[in-house]
Order: sequence, then structure tokens, then C-alpha cells
Amino acid sequence: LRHILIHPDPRLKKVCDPVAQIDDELRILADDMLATMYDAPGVGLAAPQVGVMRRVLVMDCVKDLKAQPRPMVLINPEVTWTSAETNTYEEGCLSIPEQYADVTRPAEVRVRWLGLDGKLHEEGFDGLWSTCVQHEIDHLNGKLFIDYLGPLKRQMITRKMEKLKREMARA
Ligand SMILES: O=C(O)C[C@@H](Cc1ccccc1)[C@H](O)SCc1ccccc1
Ligand SMILES: [Zn+2]
Repeated sequence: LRHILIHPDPRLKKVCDPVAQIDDELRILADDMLATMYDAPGVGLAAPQVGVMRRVLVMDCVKDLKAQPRPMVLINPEVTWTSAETNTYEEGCLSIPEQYADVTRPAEVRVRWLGLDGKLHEEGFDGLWSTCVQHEIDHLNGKLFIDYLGPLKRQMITRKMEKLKREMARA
């Protein structure tokens, strides 16, 4: 498992680098990210959250645990279309533990990415998958869900995380 960085952390604000080639190091990173995501537990995780500044995200938004899990690895993902319709979801973030706030995003998105199989993929996402893939692509661009909130609410959450990190450092 990898350690998940907690906000505020400069690495969570950086724009990540595109992946040049799919090699064993990348395959190991993807496996580690999926294991870390399931352990958290979460439905998504982006590479900068584990301190790797590369454009890789993993997700599995299959909520019904009886259903077949659908682990996805998206490399160099790009949004190619967004719906005019929006939906609002109370988002959280593994890098901002225990903090939740409503974020409004396009209800549906189409995303193109490079798969671990080396092939280009393009797929539409809606529901939780849409919210999640947009949340994760934001991470690759150094954007957090609290950046969509007003300055006071964002500052309150940041102060709480700074306190949490001080306490963790003392523990
Ligand atoms: O920090 C992350 O990127 C993992 C996020 C992904 C996510 C955020 C908001 C909405 C959808 C996905 C979550 O912490 S994963 C935890 C979770 C679990 C079930 C439903 C929503 C979020
Ligand atoms: Zn997040």
C-alpha cells in the first residue's frame, strides 16, 4: 500500500506529467494504486495523491459489492465532451479526510485515455463514474474539490487539515 498525501501539500497542487511509455514501473504503480484505493476504501485515486506526479488515475465505482468489481486504469486521460446538464454530489477526498461538500459538475462526460493494454480508449461516463472521473482528472491538474467552494469554507477545511497533520505529527 502507498501513503496517501493529506492536504495541504504542494504535490497536490501541481499539474502532473504525461506518461511517455507503459512499462513495468507503471504497471506496479497502477496495481499499488488500486490496492490503496480498495483499502481506503474509495472509488477513485489519482497518482499525485500517492506522491507520483504522473497522469494516471484508477477507479472502481461499482457500489454494489455483490456485483463484479470493475477496476479501471486511465493513463493520460482527456475529457472530450461534457453534457450541458449538471448534477450535484456531496464529494469527499481521500486527501481531505472527513470533509464533505456539494460540488456541481457536468452530469455526463466522454473521456479518451491510454489503457495499460497500450490501446486508446474512449467512453462515456454518467452517475458516480462521471463525478469520480472528473474528480480524479482534477487531481492530475492540481485541483481539489474544495477549490469549487467559497474562500471561507475552503479556508475552514484547510485549517482543519493543518490541525489534523499537526496532531498526526505528534502521535
Ligand atoms: O480522493 C479521491 O480521489 C477518492 C474520492 C473519489 C470521489 C470523490 C467524490 C465523488 C466520487 C469519487 C473518494 O474519496 S472515494 C470515497 C467515496 C466512496 C463512495 C462514494 C464517494 C466517494
Ligand atoms: Zn480526491
